[in-house]
Amino acid sequence: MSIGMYGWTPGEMNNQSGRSFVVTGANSGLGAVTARVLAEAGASVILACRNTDRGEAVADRIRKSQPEAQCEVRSLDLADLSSVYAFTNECPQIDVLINNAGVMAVPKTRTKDGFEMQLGTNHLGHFALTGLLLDRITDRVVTVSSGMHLIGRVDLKDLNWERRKYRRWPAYAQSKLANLLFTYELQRRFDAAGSGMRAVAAHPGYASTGLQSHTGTIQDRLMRVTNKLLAQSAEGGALPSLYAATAPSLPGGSYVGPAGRFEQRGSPVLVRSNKRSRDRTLAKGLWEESEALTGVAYRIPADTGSTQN
Ligand SMILES: NC(=O)c1ccc[n+]([C@@H]2O[C@H](COP(=O)([O-])OP(=O)(O)OC[C@H]3O[C@@H](n4cnc5c(N)ncnc54)[C@H](O)[C@@H]3O)[C@@H](O)[C@H]2O)c1
Repeated sequence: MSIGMYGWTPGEMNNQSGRSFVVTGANSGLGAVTARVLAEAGASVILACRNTDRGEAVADRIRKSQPEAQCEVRSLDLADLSSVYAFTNECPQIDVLINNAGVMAVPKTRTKDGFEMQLGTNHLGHFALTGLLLDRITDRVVTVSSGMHLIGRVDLKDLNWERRKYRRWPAYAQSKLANLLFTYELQRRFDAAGSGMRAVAAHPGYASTGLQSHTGTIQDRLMRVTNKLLAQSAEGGALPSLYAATAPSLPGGSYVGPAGRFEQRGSPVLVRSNKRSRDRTLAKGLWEESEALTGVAYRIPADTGSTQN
């Protein structure tokens, strides 16, 4: 594994025995690496996967490298709220939820509940999942955003691209900006409720994964070439998520990304997101719309202490 070349390594992570995690989208890419590294560090990990066969293949590989690993695959389709409900109904108490799953720049399609696919999967599915699990999370919620939030605009009057002409990259950017608005608003709500919980965000920089292979358009084929030339491995890309999920004294509301700004890789450090992501009015509006669209009303538990390890 090539992780050692990136500075901070999971070897510096505290032993995660006794800690439990849910990782969404753990059947490939960054999520599969995140689940594996956490399980190797002794954590108990639920791989929340739309494709459970692929999830089982990842879990088998983890068990092969670490026979004592505690990992379990459960079905979760973020593009279907009934699946989110079914998952949360069966989910035990956990320390950390990692909202990692995502789709990027897909053609215009809708989730089972009629949401635009990228907003529906990347933001609304995770919004519902987090809200329904909140009273069973003891430490923190990590949400994976992207440098693409920089070009994102959240249109509260047309979140689901019903009035605007659909454009797949702006739709991805909107969903990734929503991930950050959600994280910062969740932290404000934790603070207001006197909760010790933390909401943090991470972005991987640029990593070669299955994310860039959706439609077979020229753009996607070009990305396959740039992946080979410029992207880091999924191991490198998972470092910010791993750090965000395990660093004991990481403050709530943090955004973690790779140190190298230009080369989009390197040791995980605190990074700044743009001004729009910190717009409190926009965040509140998105929160209210998200509650209305998903039907999930948040109740922030006041007294959950953060279980630092
Ligand atoms: N790879 C990069 O360069 C990069 C850059 C910035 C941000 N990200 C973010 O990293 C995260 C992980 O992406 P990745 O690069 O590992 O790509 P990936 O395609 O390998 O992984 C995405 C995962 O999400 C899962 N997923 C998609 N739709 C789902 C649904 N409806 N329900 C449940 N799971 C679903 C997929 O099955 C897959 O396991 C995403 O949130 C992505 O936006 C990646």
